[in-house]
Amino acid sequence: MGRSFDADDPFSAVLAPPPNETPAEKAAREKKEAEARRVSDEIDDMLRQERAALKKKRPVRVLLLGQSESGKSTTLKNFQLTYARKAWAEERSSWKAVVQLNLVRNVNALLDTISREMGPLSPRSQSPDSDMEEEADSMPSREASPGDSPFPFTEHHHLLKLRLGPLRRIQRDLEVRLGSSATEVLPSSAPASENTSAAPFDGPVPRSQQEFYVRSNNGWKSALEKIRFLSGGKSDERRSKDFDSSEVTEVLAECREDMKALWEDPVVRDVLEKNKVRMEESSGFFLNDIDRIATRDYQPSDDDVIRARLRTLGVQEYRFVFEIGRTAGHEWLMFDVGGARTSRAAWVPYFDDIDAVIFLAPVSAFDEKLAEDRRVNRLEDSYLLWKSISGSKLLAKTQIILFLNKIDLLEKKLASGVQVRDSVPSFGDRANDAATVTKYFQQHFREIARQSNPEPRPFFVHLTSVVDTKSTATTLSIVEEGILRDHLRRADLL
Ligand SMILES: Nc1nc2c(ncn2[C@@H]2O[C@H](COP(=O)(O)OP(=O)(O)OP(=O)(O)O)[C@@H](O)[C@H]2O)c(=O)[nH]1
Ligand SMILES: [Mg+2]
Repeated sequence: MGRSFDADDPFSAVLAPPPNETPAEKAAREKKEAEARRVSDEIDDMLRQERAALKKKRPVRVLLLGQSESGKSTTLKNFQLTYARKAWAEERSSWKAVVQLNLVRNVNALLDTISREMGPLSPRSQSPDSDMEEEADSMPSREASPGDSPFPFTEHHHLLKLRLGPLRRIQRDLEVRLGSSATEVLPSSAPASENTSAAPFDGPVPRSQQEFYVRSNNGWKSALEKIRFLSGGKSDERRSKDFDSSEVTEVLAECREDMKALWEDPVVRDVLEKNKVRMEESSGFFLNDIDRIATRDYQPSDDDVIRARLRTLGVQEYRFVFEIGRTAGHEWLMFDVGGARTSRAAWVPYFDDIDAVIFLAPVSAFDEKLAEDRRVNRLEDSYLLWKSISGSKLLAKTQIILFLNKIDLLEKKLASGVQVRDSVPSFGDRANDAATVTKYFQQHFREIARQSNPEPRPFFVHLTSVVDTKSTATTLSIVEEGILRDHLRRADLL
């Protein structure tokens, strides 16, 4: 049987049968041809494997975006807790100081609130070494004189305040040790003259914001390691002279009953209610866990670590090798950013070559103002930011997943009687329940995306409470699959 010449097949040209071939010659030629094809197939196979290995080697890259306190770092922790448990378990105990600081801040915030309503101390209850003088500095100037207060404070309240005085120093020491991430953004940190915008990366970056182009490879570890070094160091020289983590634990254990008495006090609760202070909604809230945390052998639980608040500075990079799930053995590279307006200029270099963006909008914040700019409503800021991210040309081909977060807090807020229309007039007379409110907000985000996307893109949205690790694990498995699918598709295009 003659062999036809195929111009597209190089083997066909090289091995075209000579005219008048004998059967023996034909057999020899066919053997040679078969061998050449086997080698060629083998090379193809090797190339395919190499490409697959390369694809596997290239980490899945995810960028977490959203305003400050939207839950980005908490989402990242959920990824680690669900998919990289070994690294999670190794880090868990380092969070102890952060949880302790969060609790101390809660108690000091309580003391600040009641101090504004209390008269000055009676001379009888003052002690020379108390921290009251310093405490007064951090308080607003309005101090009621005795009998002025509409609340029935007693000597007991003054005594509690006095006995909890050492917590001021503990807070300060822990903040110094943990570094800037331990302190929250203050309105004064964004100068009024600077007029911060929701998406400063859309235009030229103001000089004063350029310091935020910091790239850290170890994320929150840098803060946690400072504490670990001090509490774990064996030699005394390595310990700081003015800081000892066991002293923090000791002071907290000694203050346990007083902290509880303060938090459970009916007059204190009344002051909080009248001042519309909802401690339970604040970041890093641990006042309901005093019994467990203020002990000499306290060790953080998974839940404590999830709820612990440590502000993100700059852009932090985390590498996890997933242990379970569809991407087991695969490396994920996640970028967690600081969400305050003054930090956003640093985001844009990370828009390049990203598989997916997870954008968090804390919907419970519809009646709150930005910490860095008290003139701006937090939901309004999320809308502006979402518009800018959706409209970014750099992200035009990137999958964007929206988390409408803090649904648990939204439900609590609505149940307590807060009316959405008071802060969001366009909400009108719709029913003030969580289902209607989330649907309304969701439609708004969808519409903004539709109008801003440079090219059509699916709208992926999840209603989340990322402090709930169980429901978040379910959400993340859906997200993981979607991101992976896009990642592999992109790798194929490379
Ligand atoms: N109740 C509740 N608290 C949440 C939820 N998501 C986050 N938090 C808490 O809100 C606080 C802020 O969350 P983070 O994850 O630190 O916020 P972030 O977006 O990383 O903030 P920056 O680092 O400042 O940009 C933490 O104390 C979290 O525990 C939620 O869905 N429900
Ligand atoms: Mg963060």
